[in-house]
Amino acid sequence: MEKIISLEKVAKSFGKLKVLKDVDLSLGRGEILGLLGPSGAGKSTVINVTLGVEKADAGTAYVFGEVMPQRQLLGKMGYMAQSDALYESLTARANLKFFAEMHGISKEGLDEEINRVAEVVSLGKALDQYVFGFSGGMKRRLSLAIALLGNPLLLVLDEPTVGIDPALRRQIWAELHKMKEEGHAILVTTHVMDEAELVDRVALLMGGHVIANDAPKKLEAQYGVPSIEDVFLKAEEELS
Ligand SMILES: Nc1ncnc2c1ncn2[C@@H]1O[C@H](COP(=O)(O)OP(=O)(O)OP(=O)(O)O)[C@@H](O)[C@H]1O
Repeated sequence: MEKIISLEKVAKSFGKLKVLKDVDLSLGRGEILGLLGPSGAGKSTVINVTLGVEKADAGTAYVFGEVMPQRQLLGKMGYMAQSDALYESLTARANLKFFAEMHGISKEGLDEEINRVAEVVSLGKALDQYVFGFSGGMKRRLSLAIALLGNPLLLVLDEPTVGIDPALRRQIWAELHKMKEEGHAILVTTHVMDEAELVDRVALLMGGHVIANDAPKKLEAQYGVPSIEDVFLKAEEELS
């Protein structure tokens, strides 16, 4: 399987706080990896090192075979942050146009591309509304639409479905599975444990390490429990 992300022995501290001690992680084409861990475990830090926003203190992060940070690669990744970085005084369409330009997506066919990503997140009707009037869920959906622009090979999503209602959440997961079938690589963090059942592989980040990394069903068998939520709780218990 072609590797898209490969973190090798990555360490990262903030002052005296050792957030990542020795993290190994990989993601291949056609795969959805769910990154799980308690609040503060370092999930966003893993994402930031992967994106090249933060530099690892030790170890190496490779994305598309290149050592990160590497600014030119940003255009090949779709990224959705935990907090929405949107221009409230612009319409949804203007936001999409702005980010498309920033990612170097060609103007040709851009209108169709904007309609496509807006449909995926059911925002088609709200495209010409100003973002300041959007609900939290609508903002999440717009952020996801921005990440989908240009159909990037690598998609990195930090808590993508927070504030999104169940029907749309299903629709979004169906889209992620479609993208996976088409060969995209998707790294997703989530607090919603039933979503963790929908990924190909769960990486459990605790105590600065990836302490488990396998298909959801295999992890459940390994821990002898019926759900990923129970795996999570048992792993936390064992670590404390
Ligand atoms: N730039 C930074 N400067 C200082 N400390 C930081 C910085 N970024 C993260 N941290 C600290 O590193 C730890 C891990 O943060 P991180 O956001 O990666 O965790 P997380 O697993 O994503 O948490 P959550 O699930 O709550 O979003 C936290 O204690 C956080 O305060």
